[in-house]
Amino acid sequence: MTATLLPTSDADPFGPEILEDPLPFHADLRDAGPVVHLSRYDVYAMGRYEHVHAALRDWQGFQSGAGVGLSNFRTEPPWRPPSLLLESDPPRHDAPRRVLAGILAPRELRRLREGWSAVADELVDALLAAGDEFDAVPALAEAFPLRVFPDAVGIPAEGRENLLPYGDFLFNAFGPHNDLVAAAAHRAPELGAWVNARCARDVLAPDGFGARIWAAADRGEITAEQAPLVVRSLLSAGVDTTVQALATVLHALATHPEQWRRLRAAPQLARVAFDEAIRWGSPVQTFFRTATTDVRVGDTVVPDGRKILMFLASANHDPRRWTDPGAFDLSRDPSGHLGFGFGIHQCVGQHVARLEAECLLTALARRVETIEIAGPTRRHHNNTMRAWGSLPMRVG
Ligand code: HEM
Ligand SMILES: O=C(O)c1ccc(-c2ccccn2)cc1
Repeated sequence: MTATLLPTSDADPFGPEILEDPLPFHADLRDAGPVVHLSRYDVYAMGRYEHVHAALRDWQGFQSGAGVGLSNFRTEPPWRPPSLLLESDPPRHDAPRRVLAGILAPRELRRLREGWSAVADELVDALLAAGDEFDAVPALAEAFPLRVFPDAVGIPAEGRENLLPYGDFLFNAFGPHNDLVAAAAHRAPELGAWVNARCARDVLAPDGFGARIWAAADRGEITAEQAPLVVRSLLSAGVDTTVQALATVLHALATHPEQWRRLRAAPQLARVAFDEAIRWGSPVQTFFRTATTDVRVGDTVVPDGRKILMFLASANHDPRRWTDPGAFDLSRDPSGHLGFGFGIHQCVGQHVARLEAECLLTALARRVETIEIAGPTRRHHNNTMRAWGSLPMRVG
């Protein structure tokens, strides 16, 4: 067999230049080959749809149990007790996943639709009553999830402002210990303690997702020790992600007037618009797996124990898989995008996120004729998420 040279790069995908605009790096990564060695972190990167998709399917070869960040739990202690879903492999992963998938299933969410729509309508009406210009990040992308999701989980009202900084730290911590992590590390213990305290049975409202997780423990589907960690999964993964996905779809619609007109003409396109925005903008950009043996990718063998960095955002723009990937187009079928991951760990909360998006986008599409960017936009850098810090918007 001919020994092929493994392409290597000294680029820093967690540095400010690439975090600000990752697209050129993604194109270089895809062009260089199926796997590229990133010398700066000594990890193996994948940018093409075919290989990211295959690695996500192959949970035996590419495990989550050693962590889905740069840190390798085989050699380093995790900063918090590992997630029973995200950072577990079968069989440990199976029961917690089954419990959460049951609680977050589309049919279970139907009871929330009317209330969430009413909150979205009120929020948009109040915003429009205050004027036609606002920053869509705090006013819509953050405000709506924070109005509906903590109540759906059933946590108490006070302290909810901790959820965003906790998520921001968590998603930074999947990357290297760079300035983004260092700047917030001092708050991690306090934020972690606040979140952990909200997973205890006695603080959770009787009819929320949290109480239903504890009820599953009462039925013996998971243990009482596992229940608080499964609640923690909701508080960890369920806020920052939807905030930034909503910001992404609002930015996409405000910068593509013809797509906004299509949505207004057919508000039932809200779900397609959301998934196409997640493909196009990929709020979750990357995460890792760990090789459980010498795994072959293309002509390369990734040695046992090494970390593989998967660029979901690059796979979602791979011209080998998508026609005109750079276009935000509601006539495209975005299914198969990797923005929610794929395989046994594929986002268990995706239906919650889609319901939030459907409620907010429908409320907006019914009330405003035009939306546009009304000033300089600003990115918020994070090691895992492609996030907006500010989206000045004008509605007409
Ligand atoms: C648009 C918003 C969201 C995006 C883009 C997103 C993205 C993702 C991705 C890419 C994964 C796969 C991680 C991996 O394979 O290692 C994932 C897993 C997960 N997500 Fe989401 N997520 C979103 C919203 C949510 C919400 C609202 C919840 C909770 C209600 C949630 C809970 C989870 C959990 C618990 C996992 C781990 C699943 C498992 O390992 O079996 N996510 N998410
Ligand atoms: O179970 C948890 O605590 C948890 C679950 C999922 C995530 C996550 C990680 C990368 C991309 C999207 N979501 C984080 C935390």
